[in-house]
Amino acid sequence: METALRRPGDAMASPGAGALAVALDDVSISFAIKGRPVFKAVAPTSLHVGDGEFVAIVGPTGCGKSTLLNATAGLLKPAGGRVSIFGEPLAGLNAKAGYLFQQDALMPWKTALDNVAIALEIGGTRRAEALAQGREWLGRVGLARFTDRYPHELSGGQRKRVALAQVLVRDPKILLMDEPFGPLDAQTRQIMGTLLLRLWARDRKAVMFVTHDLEEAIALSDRVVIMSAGPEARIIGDFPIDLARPRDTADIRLDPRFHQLHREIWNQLKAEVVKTYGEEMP
Ligand SMILES: Nc1ncnc2c1ncn2[C@@H]1O[C@H](COP(=O)(O)OP(=O)(O)OP(=O)(O)O)[C@@H](O)[C@H]1O
Repeated sequence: METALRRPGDAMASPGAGALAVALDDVSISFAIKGRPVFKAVAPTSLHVGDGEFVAIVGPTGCGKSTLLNATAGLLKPAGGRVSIFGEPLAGLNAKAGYLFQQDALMPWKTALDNVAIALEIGGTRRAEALAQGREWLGRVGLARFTDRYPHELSGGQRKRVALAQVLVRDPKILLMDEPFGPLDAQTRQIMGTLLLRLWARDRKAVMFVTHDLEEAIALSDRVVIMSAGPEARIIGDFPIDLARPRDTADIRLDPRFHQLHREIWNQLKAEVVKTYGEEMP
């Protein structure tokens, strides 16, 4: 099936249609490595994410998904093109975004509560207020009874919940998530996905969610975009996900429409994965 690439200025099909939270226009990213030719990781490519829209980015390993996210976070300066956040050109770090990586950044010497509260304290919030909000957020992620635990006393899924609370307590308008549930087992990933959707539904932040797991991408998002194999990767597919919300990320996988979407998207994604792995692919 042919997919129409959403181009700058196109109407967004999301609930939060209208305002653009993130606009990457003709963005290209290169890495200069000493003694080697410049590596052109991302060719000029465009991606728009509406305010309140949940967009998943999938693509073969090493294609440039994290690189695109890093450019949106302001951690990387593109070689060309424009990054705009809520209509303003991005200069320096993206202060409107919260970032959740595959490896959480919890401080091992601090309790779950202190790990969440510190995210506010470094922004100038007074300790009593930061602790109160930290408690509230740990409750929202189902850890009300674990506030005094240290990270090594928590399971992988529980640590991930603390990390999620640590990001959300700051109320960022944009969530940048880079394979956040990657290290978790399949069952815990689905539980985390459902939790994320429940929290997201409260105030619908714009989300860019990088994953190598197409099922996870479809279960969570409003749109799935596909990146081509690198180098000079770009976005080559853009699929609206018209599954009803609210969703349970486990149950939704049994929906016939889910399977239809999976087939359509995999058809295009597979060609890129094959390019990356060449003849190793079955
Ligand atoms: N700091 C860097 N210096 C040089 N090359 C880099 C750097 N960061 C990334 N790259 C290269 O850019 C390309 C894209 O990397 P990136 O991490 O964005 O891929 P990805 O799609 O997120 O991969 P994965 O799915 O395996 O996590 C890769 O070829 C990688 O080797």
